[in-house]
Amino acid sequence: MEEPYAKILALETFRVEQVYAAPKPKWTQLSGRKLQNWGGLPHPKGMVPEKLPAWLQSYAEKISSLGAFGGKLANHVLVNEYLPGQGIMPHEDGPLYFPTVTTISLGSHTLLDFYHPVSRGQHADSEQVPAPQTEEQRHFLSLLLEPRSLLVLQEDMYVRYLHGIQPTTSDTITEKVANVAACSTALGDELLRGTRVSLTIRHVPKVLKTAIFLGKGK
Ligand SMILES: O=C(O)CCC(=O)C(=O)O
Ligand SMILES: [Fe+2]
Repeated sequence: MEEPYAKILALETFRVEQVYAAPKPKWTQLSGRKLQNWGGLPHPKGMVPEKLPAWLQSYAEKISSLGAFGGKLANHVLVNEYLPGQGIMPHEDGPLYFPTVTTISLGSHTLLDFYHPVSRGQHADSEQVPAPQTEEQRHFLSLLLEPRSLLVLQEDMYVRYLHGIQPTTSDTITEKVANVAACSTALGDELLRGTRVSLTIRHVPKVLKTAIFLGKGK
């Protein structure tokens, strides 16, 4: 298998308490989990940008300075809170954020699972039309995201595969976990999930000028 383009870096000091302590949190609810949207609402026609709060701006700048966004500055952050047993369905991040997604994990670890898309690829060497694939059959790789890690996801891992998080309360480290050697865990370990807060930090290239919509005064 080709090596997926996923880099994981460590952040020494960032703790989940800093997210909860941030002023003016605007939590909303989606499929059970809580989330905060910062930077504006991404839209195919363009995002009306909103200034990031200073504590998020500093991380956006740090990650951007690693070159994660090809010299551009991250302008959008999604904060997700997952209680044990909560996850996110397999999905693609789509064109609005292409070509890079970066994620800081705080609090609990999680397993980020990668899936072949339903319709193509996974049975290229079979003469038969494959039977409908179960989610488990399409799941080919996971990454263990440890607290205070930064995941940088690009290329095939962004455009070809789906990613998701199982709604479970514990994770078993199997041979599908591709980065186990770089983690403080071993094959066969079972890790109990706690509450995880993730910050998905991205660059939305299509941005509109606020003045068009807001007009003057008031
Ligand atoms: O919480 C995570 O690590 C994944 C979040 C995610 O996939 C998304 O917001 O698109
Ligand atoms: Fe995603």
